[in-house]
Amino acid sequence: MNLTTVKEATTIILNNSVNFGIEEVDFINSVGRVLKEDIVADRDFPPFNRVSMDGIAIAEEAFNKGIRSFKIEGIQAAGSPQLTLKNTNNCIEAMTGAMLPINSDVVIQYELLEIKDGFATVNLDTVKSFQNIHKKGLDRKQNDVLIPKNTLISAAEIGVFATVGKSKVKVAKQPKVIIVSTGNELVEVSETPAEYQIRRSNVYTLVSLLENLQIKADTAHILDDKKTLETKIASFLNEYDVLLFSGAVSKGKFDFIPEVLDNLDVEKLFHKVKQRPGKPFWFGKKTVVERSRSAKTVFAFPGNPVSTFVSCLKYFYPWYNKSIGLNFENKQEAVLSEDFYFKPNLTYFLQVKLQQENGKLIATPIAGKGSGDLTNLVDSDAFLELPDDNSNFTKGQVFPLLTFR
Ligand SMILES: Nc1nc2c(c(=O)[nH]1)N[C@H]1C(S)=C(S)[C@@H](COP(=O)(O)OP(=O)(O)OC[C@H]3O[C@@H](n4cnc5c(N)ncnc54)[C@H](O)[C@@H]3O)O[C@H]1N2
Ligand code: MOO
Ligand SMILES: [Mg+2]
Repeated sequence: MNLTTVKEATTIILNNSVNFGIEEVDFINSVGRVLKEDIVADRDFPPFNRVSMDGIAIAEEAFNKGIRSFKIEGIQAAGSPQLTLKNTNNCIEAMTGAMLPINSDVVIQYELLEIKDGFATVNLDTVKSFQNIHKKGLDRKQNDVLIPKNTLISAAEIGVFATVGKSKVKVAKQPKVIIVSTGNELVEVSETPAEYQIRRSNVYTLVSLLENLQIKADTAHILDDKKTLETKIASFLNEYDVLLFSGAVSKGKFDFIPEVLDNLDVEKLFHKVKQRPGKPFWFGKKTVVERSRSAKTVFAFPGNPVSTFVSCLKYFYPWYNKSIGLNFENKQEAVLSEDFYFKPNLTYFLQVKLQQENGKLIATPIAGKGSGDLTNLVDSDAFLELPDDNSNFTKGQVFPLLTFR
């Protein structure tokens, strides 16, 4: 059987990204979201010639004439309207953050002054025009684009929103996501499993992986019953933009997900990828007739916990980034720390521990007991993506990396 390669799967997934539109949020709640408008300077930055050292403001001309003792005319504080130096042989005490007084063009800091009897005296040979003055418009000019749209918002952007008075910002709308586990063997976290049962863990792993993307997903669990699956998934397809499944996509007698999705007219875009773990991964979409609504996207990850985990990182993350307009390409790489052998003709996502050495990321394999071994993930930091066209991977070779810490 012809499996879809990892590269083909990635291309198909990226070609099926979905635009979820735009919403407005309070700027303070926008970290981690993607900006959907240009943020423009409402005034020059700085907006006035800003004194940048506490001291005195003088006219350079007076200094050049040989004056070294300046009569103090007043104090220019930050937060006060601009004063005028009336006699240009005098000075005004001026504070950091204040407007530079009219007729002055040099600021000398207090450390270089002696103040006595209303006079400030300096013992300097030279001064420079506009020294200790942060000139109006030096950083940015009014109407300059300070932050272009499609920027991922961090604390740096929050400060700029605040400074230009953007209390609300337009951001990419989040899709409505539901994460669904299936399986009669699964019980809730709070329950004590019988001998033949386990607790449902994949759902919570996925919830956390999506929280990294600021997505608050709903969750559900469905037993291995075709009718129930059909009814519930039909309603989820109505209500949600994205459905993430874990389990029931392989060859088992109770692996109903592909069949049920097919019955519900979800178009299969591929099933089974040339990779380990995660080979039985199923991906599809349902086109929606109403024009106002976008397509429904279904990621049905294989049930083994490491398969679900790595497939979400490898496929859901870039699909989501593309959907919200983030031109994010994962360029992370690491150096393999020891020889590694993997025979099957599949892309192998090797669990690794990372270390920095001489500015490089070194990846050491952390052998687990296969894709059912979720405990091994806690000893790892990332997956190293070993290509399917080779079996012998040698120490020192560099490979793409999917990190999760
Ligand atoms: N005859 C074949 N058998 C299997 C194949 C195959 O190609 N031929 N592929 C294997 C691979 S690879 C994987 S991965 C799994 C995928 O299985 P499913 O997607 O069908 O998932 P399930 O059968 O429902 O469960 C597999 C395994 O994972 C556990 N599981 C499922 N959901 C959860 C959850 N939410 N939390 C924790 N653990 C979960 C489940 O109990 C099973 O142990 O199939 C292989 N078989
Ligand atoms: O794809 Mo499965 O995830 O190898 O165990
Ligand atoms: Mg199965």
